Parts: sequence; structure tokens; C-alpha cells
Amino acid sequence: MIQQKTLNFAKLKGSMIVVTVFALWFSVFFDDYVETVLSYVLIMSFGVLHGANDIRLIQSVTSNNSKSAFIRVVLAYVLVVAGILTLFFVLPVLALGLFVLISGYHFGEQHWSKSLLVHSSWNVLFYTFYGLFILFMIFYLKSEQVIPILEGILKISVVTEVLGYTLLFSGFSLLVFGIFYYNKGLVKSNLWEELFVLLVFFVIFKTASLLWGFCIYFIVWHSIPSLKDQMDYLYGESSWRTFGKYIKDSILYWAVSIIGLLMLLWFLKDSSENMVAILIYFLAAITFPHVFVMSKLEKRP
Ligand SMILES: CC1=C(/C=C/C(C)=C/C=C/C(C)=C/C=O)C(C)(C)CCC1
Repeated sequence: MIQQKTLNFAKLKGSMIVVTVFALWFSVFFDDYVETVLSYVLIMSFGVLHGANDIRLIQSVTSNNSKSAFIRVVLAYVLVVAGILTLFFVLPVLALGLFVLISGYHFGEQHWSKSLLVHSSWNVLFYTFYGLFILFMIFYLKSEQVIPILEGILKISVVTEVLGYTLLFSGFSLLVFGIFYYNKGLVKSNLWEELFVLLVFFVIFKTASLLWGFCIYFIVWHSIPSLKDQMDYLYGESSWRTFGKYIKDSILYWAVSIIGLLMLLWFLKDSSENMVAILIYFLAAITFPHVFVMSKLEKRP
């Protein structure tokens, strides 16, 4: 019964390819300004929404629904968010380095956790190299726009070679892991399909503007599949009905996150930080607790 109602993953993947092609077509017809505005709208809506149920999910994975447990979770959440933001201003290199590393792990885990047939600590490295390969593909292909953003956050100079060598390193490590996992028959998904998806990402990042390319990946290939996983976990199925329920359950947290982002923009309005840097602080602040929660959820049997 549940199986029938739950969105079929292969069907979802097909729709993701169609939406991606449409988004690419869109980028040919509209200029960077339209792409940028739409990127912010999508990241603030779907992107933030897929992390807006974290407090609820933390409660659910720790199976404690009491009021005091809820207050403890909220306090811990606020402390972690404040701690991450502080780290960006005190030790920006460490903060950004950790954020990129953890994001890589998180993107890889979201993509692979259901297709790997083995539970091993090596999976952590495989996930991380996969996500880093995608992120550094963006950074390298759009280095002209990315370097000033990184330099603004890190307060040190960054050269394209660092981005290129890290891309090569993560690509090579991914290749080694991929050959090993596929040779041993430890992966369910089709190798050619996976390579095709990476090729699609390359075309997106090369063709679209920085923010639009990131947005297509982040929304279509990460946030939507993650929303599906969360709905399956919270309500036992993913359908339009449970999507409505998810929105109803998370709208308050979502609104608080958006108010937090607006406050961050207001606090930093007189500093030299650009909008993308502020978006990165915000994403980092909500990503650390999110990765912790989702990792627990993806590991469930
Ligand atoms: C540094 C940097 C970027 C990285 C963003 C990352 C790493 C986002 C991760 C988000 C996550 C993991 C959200 C949670 O689900 C951009 C925006 C591509 C632009 C250029 C500079």
C-alpha cells in the first residue's frame, strides 16, 4: 500500500533530467539578473524548506517528544547556528574548509546512500569525494566569480590552481573508489547513468551562471530528493498529500529561518560582504545541524 503511494525514485530521476534541461533552456533565454533573482527565490523556498524540519527530525530520531526535550533541541540548535556564524568571523579558513568538506559529504550521502550495498566507514570518503568533485567542478568552471567570493570570506588570496588541483584530487579519488565499488558489485545504480548525470552537471555548471548552476544542482538534484526521503521517513510515504503536510509542519521553522537570513543581511549591510557571501554564512549555519540529522535518517534500515 505504502509502496504504491510512494513516489517512484526512477520516475523522479527522469523528471529531474527533464527539469534540468528546461532550466538550461531557460538560462539561454534569460540574462544573469533574472537567473540570480530566481536562484535566490528557489534557494530560499525549496532549499531552505528541505532543512526546515530539522528540529522535528532531531526529535523524531532521538524518539523523545516531551516539551523539555523540544526546548533542549531548540537551544542546542540555536547554539550550533550561533557558533558556526561566530567561527566564520574568527577563523574563516577553518569555518569555510569545514563547511565545504561537510557539504561534500552531505551531497554524496544524499546521492549514494540508497544505492550502496555495503555499510562501511569507507563510504564516508566515497560520499565526500563525490560531493567535493561536484562542488569543485562549480568552483573551477566559475573561478572568475568564485575567487572574489572566497577571498572576501577567507581574507586571503586564492589562486585558480588550488581549485583545479582540488578538483583533480577529488576526481581521481572518486575514480579509485568508483572502480573499487563497482568492481566488487557493491553498488546498485547503473554506472553509465551515474556518469551521464556527472556529464549533465558539467554542462550545467559550464553553461549557466554561477548561482543558477548551483541552484539547479542544489534544488533539483539535492533538495527535492532529500524532501522525498524526509517525507518517507516522517509520514511513511511521499506524495502531494504528504508534501502539503510537510509544508504545514515546517512553515513556522521556515519563516524563522528566513527572518534569520534577513537579520543577517541587515547586520552585515554596512560591511563589504557581498550577497553570495552572506548566503554562504546562512547556508553554513543551517547546514551543520542538517547534515547531522540527515545522516542519522539516511542510515536507517
Ligand atoms: C563556497 C561557495 C559556494 C558553496 C556553497 C555550498 C558549499 C553550499 C552547501 C549547501 C548545503 C550543504 C546545504 C544543505 O543542504 C557557492 C554558493 C557554490 C558559490 C561560490 C562559493
